[in-house]
Amino acid sequence: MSDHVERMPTTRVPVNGISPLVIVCGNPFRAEAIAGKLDDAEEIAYSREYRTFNGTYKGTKVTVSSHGIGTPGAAVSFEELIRAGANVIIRVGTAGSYTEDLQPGSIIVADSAVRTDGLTKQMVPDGVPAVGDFQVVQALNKAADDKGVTFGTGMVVTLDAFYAGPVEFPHKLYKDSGALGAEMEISALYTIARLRGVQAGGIVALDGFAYDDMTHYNPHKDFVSKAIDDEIHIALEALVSIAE
Ligand SMILES: O=P(O)(O)O[C@H]1O[C@H](CO)[C@@H](O)[C@H]1O
Ligand SMILES: O=c1cc[nH]c(=O)[nH]1
Repeated sequence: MSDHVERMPTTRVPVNGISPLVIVCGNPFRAEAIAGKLDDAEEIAYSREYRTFNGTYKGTKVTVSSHGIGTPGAAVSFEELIRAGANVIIRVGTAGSYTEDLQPGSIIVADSAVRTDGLTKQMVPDGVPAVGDFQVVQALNKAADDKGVTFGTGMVVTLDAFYAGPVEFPHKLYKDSGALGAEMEISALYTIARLRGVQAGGIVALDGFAYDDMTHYNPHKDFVSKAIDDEIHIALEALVSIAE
């Protein structure tokens, strides 16, 4: 977009042109779908995998932005959104379940993430936990309760690799250590939010079991779409409750 607005270098998000309350998601098409639930939605930037909209939900100004797949690219999104004015960021994503108690189609509110990713290793020492903001996690729990969905609250694992090579994924290790599911960005969001002094939370819709053979991965089933729709609603309600 070639206007005279000051913009962040990679995401092209306008500096001071976003809401302090932000929803992020991997897929640019999901960002568009979330924007479709807002009043007066307007696309304000689209650069690489980063597509950003402003709009209002129940009278509260909200920004929605996509961050792509994986922590390095997502970290650029989180850093630039924070520099542009974000104070609260909620990731609305998908994940694979680790437990029969949370079947595909249900939801996890992530209070924390295991940092198996490479990005945060280059930012903070090993042993520093990736923890969500308590107020944001509580707001997500309350909104999920109010919505009446099946959900669990707990730890997710953030991985870099999606399709496995000859090295076995550490799914059993992390499942046995108490993780509820696996995804690819929350550790970066929580680490960066703590470093930069903003609040973050994450909610993920389960599209299968993380330890299944990914050659059968299909996130396009109706029950996944329904869970994504539910978590979008939950995240928007949580943001509004935090704004009150
Ligand atoms: O649905 P999103 O938000 O992209 O989240 C999950 O889906 C992608 C993998 O297919 C990874 O980004 C993972 O974290
Ligand atoms: O990273 C992801 C995202 C969705 N489903 C998975 O199994 N893994």
